[in-house]
Amino acid sequence: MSGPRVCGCKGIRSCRLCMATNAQEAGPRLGGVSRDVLSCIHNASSEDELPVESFPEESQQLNTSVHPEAGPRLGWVSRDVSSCSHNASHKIDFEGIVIIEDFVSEAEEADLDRAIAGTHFVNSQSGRRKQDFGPKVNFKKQKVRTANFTGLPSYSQFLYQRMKAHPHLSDFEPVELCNLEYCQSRGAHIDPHLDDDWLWGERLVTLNLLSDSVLTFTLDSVPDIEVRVPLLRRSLIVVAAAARYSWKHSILPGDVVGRRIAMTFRELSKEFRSGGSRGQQGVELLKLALTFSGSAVSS
Ligand SMILES: O=C(O)CCC(=O)C(=O)O
Ligand SMILES: [Fe+2]
Repeated sequence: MSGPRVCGCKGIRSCRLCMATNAQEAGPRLGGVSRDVLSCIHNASSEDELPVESFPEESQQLNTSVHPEAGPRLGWVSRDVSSCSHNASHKIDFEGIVIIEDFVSEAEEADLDRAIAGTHFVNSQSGRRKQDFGPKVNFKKQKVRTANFTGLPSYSQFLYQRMKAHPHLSDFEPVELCNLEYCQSRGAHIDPHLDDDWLWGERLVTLNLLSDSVLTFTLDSVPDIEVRVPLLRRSLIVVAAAARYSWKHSILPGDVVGRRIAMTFRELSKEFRSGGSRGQQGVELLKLALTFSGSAVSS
């Protein structure tokens, strides 16, 4: 691909708007995911998606739990693949997912959609559009600028308060909100990646709005395993521990059906917290963030 693009993609990234040939027409894979199914693909290339019921009892050993208040076993996660006949040599460590179903009501979802629509989106990579409420960061040069940051948006304040009431998030202090919009018509997706861990702390907290999707976790060292975590509409997902630091995550183009908005909140790393070498800057960022008087920072 050469010349200027009509979308936000750069380099090797692509979406439906900028691709000459559309290799993403494989169609949705979302159908295989339901509320009580652990979806584990043993061979990523063969679409060999097996519901948990089809594994023998002993292979359903999960080492990650969904918080009891989060409702039925849905959104976790993993099992000990060493006992699985498909691939006896793999032992995977996948932990760190918490899912809270129905974190917002349908009416609240509609209100959030309206509030978000009131702010301008900018084109981002791979067909996504985004709105950022956070400091401007140059991750390569490790520079953080607070100049244009005016805080998290007012419509997110009730979400923050609700998070604080949850045992897993009682000490969660977000300093950034990134709203990502994915539209099927744009082939929107996000390629496998690890989130930054210099500025951002352990917990990545995402509220999923408008449609169901799937977060796919992969390890570069074990290419034939995927862990597929359902992202149900109106649920909140927390990604931490090995799921955050060892596994890459992605949203496959086939897992975007219609339109989806992901509201991702991020907390500060240890370096930016009290006692860390950049603790003072962290205090300032947090103070700004929690004014809840922010408008989006254009990038
Ligand atoms: O859309 C999502 O749920 C994931 C977004 C993501 O991974 C990111 O913004 O880094
Ligand atoms: Fe991410």
